[in-house]
Amino acid sequence: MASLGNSTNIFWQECPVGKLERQRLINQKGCVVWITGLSGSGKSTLACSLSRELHTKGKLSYVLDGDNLRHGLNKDLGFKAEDRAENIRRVGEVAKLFADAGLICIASLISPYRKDRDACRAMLPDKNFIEVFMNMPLELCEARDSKGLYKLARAGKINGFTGIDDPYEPPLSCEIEMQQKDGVCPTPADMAAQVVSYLEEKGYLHNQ
Ligand SMILES: Nc1ncnc2c1ncn2[C@@H]1O[C@H](COP(=O)(O)OS(=O)(=O)O)[C@@H](OP(=O)(O)O)[C@H]1O
Ligand SMILES: Nc1ncnc2c1ncn2[C@@H]1O[C@H](COP(=O)(O)OP(=O)(O)O)[C@@H](O)[C@H]1O
Repeated sequence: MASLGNSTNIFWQECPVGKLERQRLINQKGCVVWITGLSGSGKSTLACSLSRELHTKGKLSYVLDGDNLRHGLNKDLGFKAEDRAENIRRVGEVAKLFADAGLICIASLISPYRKDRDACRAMLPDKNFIEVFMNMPLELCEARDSKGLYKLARAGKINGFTGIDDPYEPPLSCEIEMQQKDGVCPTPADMAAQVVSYLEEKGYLHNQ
């Protein structure tokens, strides 16, 4: 039974085809890989590389990218804390549906607030929420500045930019952490391989 919101007189409808049957059909287990980190930390790059790697292995995945969803589902939302919270909540709900469909759902959003990410984790049954922290220094993200947004934020032309004049709360405990080693960032392929190994080890890539 799903929890009720503001609506009344609504009823949960069970469908005879369930998650276990769908998972058996595609020989994998649904879950959410939630990638969090600063703008420019490599979230989208990892999401795409991971999705490609899974596809090559014959596993179905789908990427929910914060930037992309803000063009549609979340186009009414801005970047103040309440809007970010609603953004994360909606994407969490959509990710939960994809996981229930049996897919490996890769959500890639800054998701700066711990409580918003933890609320998404709490939505997922059976620990099927795998948090990946892109722990890259602000200096690296800012040096990349692939969209020129840090430059605008430093010039005061964007207010409330994460890492500059808006907070980012790193996870206290996450399943996977990506970091530079000796000042070198792992390649996207290496990072994707690390996530794939985790999924293998935890049994998400098979249905036994
Ligand atoms: N003020 C501010 N702060 C942070 N980011 C900003 C801002 N304004 C625009 N952008 C662009 O929006 C992208 C982040 O969207 P998200 O939905 O992932 O953000 S959040 O999770 O709701 O915080 C982010 O994309 P990424 O660079 O891929 O992270 C930016 O391109
Ligand atoms: N592992 C990496 N090694 C080198 N460059 C990277 C890596 N990951 C991402 N980049 C580059 O950094 C920039 C930002 O990456 P992106 O995936 O868009 O970050 P985010 O989605 O977190 O904003 C892009 O130009 C991308 O090519």
